[in-house]
Amino acid sequence: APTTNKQTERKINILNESGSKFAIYWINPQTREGVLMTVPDVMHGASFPLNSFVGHEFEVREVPAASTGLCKSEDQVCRSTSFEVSPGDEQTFTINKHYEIKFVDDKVKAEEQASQIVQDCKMRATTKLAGAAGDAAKTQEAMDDLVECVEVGVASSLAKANEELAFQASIRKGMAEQMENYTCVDLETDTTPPLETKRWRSEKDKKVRNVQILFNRPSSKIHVIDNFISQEECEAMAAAAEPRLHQATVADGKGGSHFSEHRKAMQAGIRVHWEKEKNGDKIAQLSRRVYDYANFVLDLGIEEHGQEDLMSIQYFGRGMNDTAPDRYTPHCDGDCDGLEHKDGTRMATLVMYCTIPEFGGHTNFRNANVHVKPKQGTGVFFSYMDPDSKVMDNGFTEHSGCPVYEGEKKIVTQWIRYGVDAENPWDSFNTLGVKLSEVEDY
Ligand SMILES: O=C(O)CCC(=O)C(=O)O
Ligand SMILES: [Fe+2]
Repeated sequence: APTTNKQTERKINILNESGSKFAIYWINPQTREGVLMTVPDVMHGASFPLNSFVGHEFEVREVPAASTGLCKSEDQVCRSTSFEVSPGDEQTFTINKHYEIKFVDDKVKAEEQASQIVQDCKMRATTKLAGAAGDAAKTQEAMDDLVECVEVGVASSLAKANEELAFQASIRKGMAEQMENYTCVDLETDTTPPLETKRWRSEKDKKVRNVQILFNRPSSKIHVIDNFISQEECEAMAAAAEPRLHQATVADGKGGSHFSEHRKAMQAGIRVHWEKEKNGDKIAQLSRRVYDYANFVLDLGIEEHGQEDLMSIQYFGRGMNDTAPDRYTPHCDGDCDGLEHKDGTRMATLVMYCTIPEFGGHTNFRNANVHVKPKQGTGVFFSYMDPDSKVMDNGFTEHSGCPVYEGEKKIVTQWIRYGVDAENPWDSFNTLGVKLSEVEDY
């Protein structure tokens, strides 16, 4: 079973509307004893924010008034109540004067909103129905009216929520853009702590590898896999790349390509000789492991046929004062527009670190707040398509190869496509995912 090394954190808020002071205790699950969380006590009208975890229990206890030494209930017995932190977001617990708890979270809010829309529409429909007095056509009209009313209400509240989301995303992306330069030059920055660690057992080499899950959304996953590529596999890739290394280019969107400061590195594509796989060819073995891992995570039955070549990418450091260092500025490897996947286009990447530079060359996912410090042999897998809905990532997997200042950085990258096979190889699709043979003027 996967091991989770982190409890699920939740920020909660406790509101005092009880009419008197109370204290909040955390209930230790082992001893069942209360641990006081609130010094001083929480006054009537005040709220108390708490960083807690799902499943944690709390008790709220009324505090006697200093002047009388008595509690405010009718029989003057100090009242108390308890609650448990639930999985929802934005949880607020309000304690009223009967010591009842009103619980609100994002789900409850949504339900309240929905019920409000339905109630309003129902009132209108009820009036109309009364007027219809059994007339079939008028009854139908009232029904249609009800449906339309709900539709308009739901649509407008969804539109509002989407607008808020887009606004939040634009703020977050703006902040991430500013952070990129600092994150990349901060050479002390270590790999982001994992949300979860797992193990992956390869059927081919029978090895078990540790996997750190750094980001985990349906359309956007980032994994770091220990010892993914061996020294021999790195050497085989470097040897194959050596005679064909050339300055990397970027697509210009018009079918051509050119050199760019955004992608300053040397590279060479390496064809996999699958016919040599059974003879233990290092490059074929490595490539097989890439697809096996992608299938382990995404379960899409990706095949090697029709995929892009493995890519050897090499960055050379020219010192800390280099104003145009080798690097790969923030980009998405495939589409990251939150739209549906286009047939034959990329949906996952495996970057494998072979040679680690002395300074620089980290891999940074600025929009996900995820940073990877390269380690010899480590693989970074990231996917940018929801394997169920086929909806693309919306920017979380945007990433950069930070500037390399000292030493060399050599990586092997496989860009993985979905919808390609032997008959429909990657280069038979244009960048819009349209088969070139289906384009009229091709
Ligand atoms: O150099 C890196 O760390 C990132 C490389 C990269 O973005 C890619 O190969 O697509
Ligand atoms: Fe990339």
